[in-house]
Order: sequence, then C-alpha cells, then structure tokens
Amino acid sequence: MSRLIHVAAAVIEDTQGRIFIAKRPDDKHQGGLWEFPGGKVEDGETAQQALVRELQEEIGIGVTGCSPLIQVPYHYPDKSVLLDVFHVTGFDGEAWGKEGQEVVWVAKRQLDSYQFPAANRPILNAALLPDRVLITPECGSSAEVLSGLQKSLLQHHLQGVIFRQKQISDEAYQRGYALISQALSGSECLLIAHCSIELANQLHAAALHLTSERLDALTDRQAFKGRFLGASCHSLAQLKQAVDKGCDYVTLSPIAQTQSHPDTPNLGWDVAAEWVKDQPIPVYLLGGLDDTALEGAINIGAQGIAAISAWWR
Ligand SMILES: Nc1nc2c([nH]c(=O)n2[C@H]2C[C@H](O)[C@@H](COP(=O)(O)OP(=O)(O)OP(=O)(O)O)O2)c(=O)[nH]1
Ligand SMILES: [Mg+2]
Repeated sequence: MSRLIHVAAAVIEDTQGRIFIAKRPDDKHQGGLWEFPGGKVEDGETAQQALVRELQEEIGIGVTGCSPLIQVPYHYPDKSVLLDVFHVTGFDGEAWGKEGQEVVWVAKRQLDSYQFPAANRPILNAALLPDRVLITPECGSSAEVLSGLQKSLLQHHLQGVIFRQKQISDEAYQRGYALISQALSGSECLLIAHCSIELANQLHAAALHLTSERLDALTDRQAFKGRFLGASCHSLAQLKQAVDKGCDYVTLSPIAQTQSHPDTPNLGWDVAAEWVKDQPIPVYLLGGLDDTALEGAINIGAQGIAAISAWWR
C-alpha cells in the first residue's frame, strides 16, 4: 500500500456555532468538493504546527485555541491520506479565501447539504455530534425521566441524550420517546433512541444507539433511516466492527470504576487511548467519568464522554 500522506485540517467553529468550509479548486485532488481548510504536514513539522501554517496561508487566520478532534486514515484509489483533524475555537483575524477559493460559514444543521470527499464522513460526524452525552438511568415512569432530564440539561448544558429504559415495553418506550422528543424540540439537544432499528424507524428517530448485541446483528447500516447510528463497544474488535459496519459514533466502556458495577474490570485510560487512536469514528468514553475527565478524553482523541450519574439531577 502506498505511503500515508499526513494532512492537518481544521473544523473551525465561531461563537455562533457555525463552521467554516472552503471549496477545493477543480484541478486539485478531490477538486470541486468542499473541505475543511488545511494541507500537508511538511518534514520537521508537527500536525499542529502544519495546521497553524496552513490556516494562515489559506484563509488568513492565526490559531489561538484548538484541540484534537479525530484522525482519519483513508485510501483513495490514487492516494492514501491520514487526515489529522483539529477543532479550532479560537483565532485572530477574519477567515477569507486567500487563494481565491470559494468559502462559507455554515450553520451545523446545513453542513450535510455540502458535498465533501468520501474521507470526510467521520469528520462531519465529529463536527456535528456533541462532546458530552447523558444516558438516562432506569426510572419509574417516562414523566420521571422527563423531569429529571429537564433539570439535568438545564444544569449541565448537555447537547445530547440517549433515552434508555431497558425495562419497559415497546409501547411504553414509544410514548416516552414522543414525550421527550416534544419537550426537546426547538432545543439544541440531540435525542438518541435506544431500541431496535425497526422501532427507531417507526419513531422517525434522527439518532439511534445500539447495544453490542444489536451491533453484532447489524447487517446493513441503511436499515436505519436516521442520521446518526451509534453502538456500545467494550473491546477493540467491537470498535472495528462498528467502523466496518458504518456506524457514526460509539461509546467505549467501562473506562473507570462505576458505582453500578464495582466489580467489573475497567479498561483504564492507557488501553482506551491505545484503542481510540487512529479509529476513524467519534468515541465517547463511558463508565465512572464526569466533567473533570472531558479534557483528558479529548486529548487522547476521543469525541468526549458519556455518563449517567455525573449529570443526573
Ligand atoms: N485540507 C483538506 N484535505 C482533505 C480533506 N478531505 C480530504 O480527503 N482531503 C485530502 C485531499 C488531498 O489529497 C489532501 C490535502 O491536501 P491539500 O491539497 O490540501 O494540500 P496542501 O494544502 O498542502 O496543497 P498542495 O501543497 O497540494 O498545493 O487531503 C479536507 O477536508 N481538508
Ligand atoms: Mg490545502
């Protein structure tokens, strides 16, 4: 296989949550498609140094704040690249197309209507998904879930929730989902269903989380009609399975010891870091973690953290 060309690229986000993208010139590799600004890492440079240089050269901004977002190795028929993507949230100057390229600031909900190179799918997922996802605990009723949820979202400013209630019937789940979906409509919070693909499609769910068993049984990503399909992973083999089957994100657990499963052996940070590295999929670390773990999770290349008790009321 040909050598991987190391490329640094940036998901640049402004204070209104818009993302900056540029159009690749027609005569370049993957020309005519939209891209996240960036370019090749030169000899003797780190990826972050290349990013800072490329953003100055291509769009005239000075990076003042950035963190790792995702790494995507990808093999085009004519070229192999390793896209080393950073989330840029601080910069000096006004971004513009210094090389004559078309550029635009896009609201996140519009990003999917632009055409990007095939390698960019996981980058789009990472750009669109939140960094913290709440998983609901077992509750006595959907009304109880809803009131707890409203308090949690308000207090912790969460932008994603997996509505999980394992003990209830499909009918009860359906009613609970409708209740929560209505309460969250108009908010920025992504509601993720936790049920079968069939039920999620019936609910017109935009996002669905699969158990490891359901991931194992999955034969066709397209069976789920919504935008984001995630899965629970506990091993490197499962992570790879989720990537191969076209999932959009995963949770990886248990990272640390939890109150709910004190005797289950945990993976620990070193193993998590090893597994997350180079996996072209956003990974949420889960199990015994709270907000204090977020920065560490992002620094090892994870999307962020998922938790139940850390944010429940
Ligand atoms: N910058 C960027 N490159 C991407 C994206 N997606 C994707 O597949 N690529 C590929 C296309 C190219 O093969 C490679 C990036 O190279 P580039 O053409 O931007 O490199 P460069 O800025 O250093 O330009 P040059 O030296 O070739 O003129 O990565 C993306 O979102 N942003
Ligand atoms: Mg470039």
